This record gives sequence, structure tokens and C-alpha cells, in this order.
Amino acid sequence: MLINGEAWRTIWREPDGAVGVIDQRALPHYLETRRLCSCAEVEVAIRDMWVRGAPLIGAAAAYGLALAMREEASDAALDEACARLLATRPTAVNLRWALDRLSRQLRPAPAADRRQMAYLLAAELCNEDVAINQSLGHHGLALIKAAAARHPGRRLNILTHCNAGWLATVDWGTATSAIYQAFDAGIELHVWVDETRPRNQGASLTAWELGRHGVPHSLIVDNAGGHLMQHGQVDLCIVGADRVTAHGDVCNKIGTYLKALAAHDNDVPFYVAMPSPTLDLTVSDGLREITIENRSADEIAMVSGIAADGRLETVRIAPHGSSCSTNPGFDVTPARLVTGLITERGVCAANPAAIAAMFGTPEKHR
Ligand SMILES: CSC[C@@H](O)[C@@H](O)C(=O)COP(=O)(O)O
Repeated sequence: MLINGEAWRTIWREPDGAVGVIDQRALPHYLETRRLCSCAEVEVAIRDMWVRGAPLIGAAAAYGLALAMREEASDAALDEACARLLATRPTAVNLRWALDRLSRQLRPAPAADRRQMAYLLAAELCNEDVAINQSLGHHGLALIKAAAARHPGRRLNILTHCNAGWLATVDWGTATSAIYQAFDAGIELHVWVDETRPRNQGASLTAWELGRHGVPHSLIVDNAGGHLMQHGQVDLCIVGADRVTAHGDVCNKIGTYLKALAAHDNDVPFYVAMPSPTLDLTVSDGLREITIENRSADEIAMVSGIAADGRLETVRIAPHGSSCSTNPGFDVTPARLVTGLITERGVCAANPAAIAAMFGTPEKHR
């Protein structure tokens, strides 16, 4: 997508084989890039959220394997790199999907070929992510057009949560892909951007990238969405996903469930943008079967921002001594609250039969 008129992706291969990424920790205040030169550095970048968002985590892991193969391309090294990368973040299934896919393709190859092959496979996975998101956005565009037609003569208000934008993917974004395509098609729209405590991905990332593309948007506190829906100020919700089950339950950034409840109560359509690598057909009941990452207490107790002199600062907002140890990073929205899944194959109802009809069995899905 565009930053000041220049086309960017979130991850790329440098000429010397290092991997370049946008360091999301500095946004929206500074646009900084980092060079990752080893698998260990990719692990840190994923774990410490220099890169984040389910599809981008998968893409980064693929390049992490390429860097690992550059160091040593034996079977043992492949297994070890997969295990280490897999342990970085537990919830988004794209990580496991990317590692399974690359290791399945690399394993039959002679070790001498794996280095070059792994880079090619990682690049292929990234290009595929871009194509998937573009096509998913195309199907979302049809939904947005239909919603706009239901409200002629006024702007369409779309609410999104967290960052399911191009920064969370290689390009386009998932939830935002449809929004960018609708905006580019001249549909008059406005996006309510949930700030998304505790890490504020909405405030620091989604608001920033929508702004760079010129999309009208307003940042709101997480608790405002329900009120806006009650007052007819939200026509449509579109959120991303970190994992969707075979039954259509959606695991996404913490707070998504509350928005889905409010949308249900106010008859606001609630759509989930789901690229197929985010579908996990091995699980059915999202609530019981998905491991939810519990993140650091500091995310609750502290906030980060920019000081008047331009320094990035983190300050404490909670009293010392108050427990901040319960910090689930994600929640599960039951399928019954999801109006539909926007996928690269079309819009799919969030139920087992529709998902099986569109994506088949776990074996076929691989
Ligand atoms: C397109 S990724 C899904 C998002 O909506 C969202 O849950 C997300 O960005 C993941 O959160 P994060 O914890 O920042 O990696």
C-alpha cells in the first residue's frame, strides 16, 4: 500500500539475503525498518511484536526458515527452526500453517538445495498472501457496495477493531482490503477505528495506515462502539481473525466478542475477513480448543507514546501493587454472532456445512 505515494510491503528480502521489515513498534510516530539477519532475530521480531498480525506472522516465519536454512540446512536444523518459530506466538494459526507448508516442501529436497528453495518458497507465500487479500477485498467490496445502496445519500460507517490492515499482512490487509477497494471505487465511507487496548493497534496502526491512504476515519475508545451502534452510527462491522474454526467460531483480538454482541443486539451486520490460511479445520469449538495467549502485565500497566521532544516513551498508568496479570490477547466470537466470513473464495456463512462446502476437509485444505 502507499506511504506518501510510495508503494510498500511489510516484509521483503534484501539483496544480501537479510529480511527487511517495517518495525511496527515505532508507528505511528516514526516509520522505521529493521534488517533481520538470522532465524533468532526473526523469533524476537515476532515474539516482541516488531511484526504482528496473523498473516504477517506467517510470512515472517517463512523467511525465518529461509534464514535458518542459510545457517544450516540439515533435517535437524529444519526441525529445530520450526519448533523455535512455532513457540513465538501461540494463537494465530497462520504461523503453524506457514511452517507446515514450508517444511513439507523443503523436507524432500537435498540439504544443498534447501537454502535457495526456502527463500523462493517464502517469497511465493508472501505473493500469495497479497493475492489472497486482494481477492478477499474484492468480495468484501461487493458487501460494502450493497450496504451503501441500502443507505443512499449518506456516507457508510464501518467499524473495525485492532489492526487487520496491510500492516498485519504482506499487503492490502484483510478487513481493510475491502475498505481500501471501496474507497478507491469512490464509495463515500467513514471508518470507526477502535483504539484496541492494551497495545492500541487501532490507534497506532489502523488509524495511521487509513490516514496514509486518505480514508476518512475517526479513532474511538474501545467502549464507544456499542453506544454508536445504538444510535445508528455503525452500518457494518468488519474485523480480522487470528484463527477461525471448522464451525465458524472466530478467534480475534481481545474485545472483538463484545463488539459482536453489540452488533447482534443492534442488527448491525458483523463480518469477519478470513484468508484461508487463517482457517483451522482441525478445531471445532473455538472457546474450548484455542490456546489464548496471555500477554505481559506491562501492556495493562503502561502506555507508550511520543513525548513533546520527540522521544518515544512508556509511562505507567496503574498503581504499583495492583495485579495486571490477566491479560488475554484474544477472545472467541461464537459463529452464531458472525454474519459471514469474507474469504478469497467468496463470502461464506459461519457454519460447518458452508465452511466444508467452500474449503473441504482438513486434508483437502492443506
Ligand atoms: C489480520 S490479523 C487479525 C487482527 O484482527 C488482529 O487480531 C491482530 O492484528 C492480531 O493481533 P496482534 O496481537 O497485534 O498480532
